[in-house]
Amino acid sequence: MFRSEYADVPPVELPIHEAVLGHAARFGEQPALIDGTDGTTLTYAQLDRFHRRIAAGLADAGVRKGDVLALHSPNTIAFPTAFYAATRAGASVTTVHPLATPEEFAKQLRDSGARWIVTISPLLGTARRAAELSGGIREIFVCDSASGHRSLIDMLASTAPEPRPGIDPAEDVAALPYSSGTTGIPKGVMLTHRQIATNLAQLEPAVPATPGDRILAVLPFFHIYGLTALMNAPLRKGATVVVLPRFELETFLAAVQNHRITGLYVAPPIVLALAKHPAVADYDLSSLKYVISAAAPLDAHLARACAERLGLPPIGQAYGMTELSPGSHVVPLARLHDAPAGTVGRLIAGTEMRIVSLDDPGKDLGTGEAGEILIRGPQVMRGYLGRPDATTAMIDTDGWLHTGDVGHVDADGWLYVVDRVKELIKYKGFQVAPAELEALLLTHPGIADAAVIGSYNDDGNEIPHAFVVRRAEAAEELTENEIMLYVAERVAPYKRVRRITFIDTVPRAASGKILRRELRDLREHP
Ligand SMILES: CC(C)(COP(=O)(O)OP(=O)(O)OC[C@H]1O[C@@H](n2cnc3c(N)ncnc32)[C@H](O)[C@@H]1OP(=O)(O)O)[C@@H](O)C(=O)NCCC(=O)NCCSC(=O)/C=C/c1ccc(O)cc1
Repeated sequence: MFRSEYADVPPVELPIHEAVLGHAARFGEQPALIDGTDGTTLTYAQLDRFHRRIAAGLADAGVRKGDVLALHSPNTIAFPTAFYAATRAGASVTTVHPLATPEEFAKQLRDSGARWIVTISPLLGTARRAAELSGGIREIFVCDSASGHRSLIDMLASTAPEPRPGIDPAEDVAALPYSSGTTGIPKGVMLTHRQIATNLAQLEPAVPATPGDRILAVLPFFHIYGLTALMNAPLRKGATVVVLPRFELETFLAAVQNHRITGLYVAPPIVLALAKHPAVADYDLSSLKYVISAAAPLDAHLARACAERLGLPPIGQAYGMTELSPGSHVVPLARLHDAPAGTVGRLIAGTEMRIVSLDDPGKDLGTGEAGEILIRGPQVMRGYLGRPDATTAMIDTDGWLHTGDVGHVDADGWLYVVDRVKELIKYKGFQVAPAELEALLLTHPGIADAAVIGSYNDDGNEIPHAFVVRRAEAAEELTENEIMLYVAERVAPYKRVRRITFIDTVPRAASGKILRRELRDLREHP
C-alpha cells in the first residue's frame, strides 16, 4: 500500500458554500470573479451577499433541502453564485453540459429526479424541451432574464429570510455530476459537502492558492475538475477567477495577457494549442507562473514543448476522476522542476493507493509494476445515485475505489498512468460512453450491429471510432458520412463518432459482451 507523505487533514465538516465562502467577507472589495469577455467584476462582498439573497429567493420559490436542481450553463460569473445559492437553499446541484441535446438533458433530469432548472436565456429552448420530456420540473429559472421566467437577478431584491436547511455535510449531497464510471451509461455521482470540501483541504498543501493568484477559468465549471480547481479552490483562498464561456484561442490568450493570469488549469488540447499555434507569439504571457493539465493523458514531448515555448517550469499533471471529488494525485507546485516527465503526480494528503495485478486482483504490486490503480480516502464518492450494484462494482467493502486505470509508481512515489481497463473514451477530456453510442447506432434502420472504441487522430486526441455492420439490404447506400451525421444530430458535439470502419461481424464473447481488445487489434492492423 502507498500512503501520502503529507500530514493528514481533518475532514471539513462544513457545507460547501461555507467551506468556500466562509471567509468571503474578509476579502471584501477584492475581485472574486471577472468576466473575461467584458470585464464585469464581482467582489467577494458581492458574491457573499448575492448568493445569500438568491438562496432566499430560491427557498421562497419552493426549493427545499433534498431537492435536485439542474444547473445548465457555460462558464459565467453567475455560475458560482447560482451554485452556492442552490446549496445554501439545501439543494443538490446536478450540473448539465450546455451543449447537451434535449433528450440527453431529459435523461439526466429523470435519472436525478430534478425538480428545478437554472439556465441562461440562449439555452431556454433546450431546457424547456428537456423539462417537457422529463415531466418532473416545477420551474425553470434563468441567470440573466427572459420573459415568463423568474431571474436570479430579480432574486437579489428578495426580502425572504435566508434559508437554514440544516445540512449534514457528511450525508447530504452537494453535487451530482454525471460520469460513466468504468462501464456503461452516465450515472449520477453523489458527492457530499464533506467529500468536496475535504478534497479542497487535501489539495491545498500541494497546490496552495493565495489572494494574489489570478486563475483563468476556461475549462467548464459543470465538470468536477473545473468546479474544484477553477471555482471552489481559488474562491476559498481569496484569489481572482477570470471566467471565459468557451475555449477560443485568441480570446484565451488575450485574457491571460490583459488580466495578468498567474495560473492555468487546462486539458491536453489547450497545451497542444499553446505549444503549436502561431498566435501564441503575439501575446505577452509573462505573468504565468505555472500550468497544470488534467482530465486526459498528456504527451510528455508536447508538455515539454509547451513549457519551453512559454518559458515556464515544466507542465504539472494531476490525476483524479469525478468519483474522487475529484483529486488523488498532483505534481506539487514546489516540485514542478524535479518531477519526472510524464508523471501525473504524488498522492495528496489523506489518500492511500494500491496497485493490483490485472490477472489476479487480490495481489498487490510494488514499485515499478503496472496494475490497476485503487484509491482510498475521504474524497471517495458516496456512490452512484439509485445504482447500488454499479456502486459496489466500483467501491469494494474495504472502501477502495477501483479506478479502471492502469499505472505504476516509481521508487520516489511518482505515479504514471499507462493504460485503461475501463471502456470509457475521453474526447478532449470529456467522457464518452461507448454503450451510449452503440445503443444509438442500433436505432439506425440500416445498421445490424455496432461497437465503439477510442482511436487516436493526428493530434494525439482520442476520438470515438465506430465499427459498423450494415444490414445486407442497406450495405451499398449507407455511407460513413451518413452514419456520422445521424449520430451528430442526436448527441452533444463531444460525443460525435469521428471515424467509422465497416466490418462483417462485431467480435463478441459467448456472453454477448463485445471483445474490445479484438477491435483494437483490428484498428492497429486493418
Ligand atoms: C477547452 C477544451 C479543452 C477544448 O475546447 P474545444 O476545442 O473548443 O472543444 P469543445 O470540447 O469545447 O467542443 C467540442 C466540439 O463542440 C463544438 N462546439 C463548441 N461549441 C459549440 C456550439 N455552441 N454549437 C455547436 N458545436 C459547438 C466544437 O467545435 C467542438 O467540435 P470539434 O471541433 O469537432 O472538436 C474542451 O474540450 C474542454 O473543456 N475539455 C475539458 C473537459 C473537462 O473539464 N473534463 C474534466 C472531467 S473531470 C476530471 O477528469 C478530473 C480530473 C482531475 C484530476 C485531479 C485533480 O486534482 C482535479 C481534476
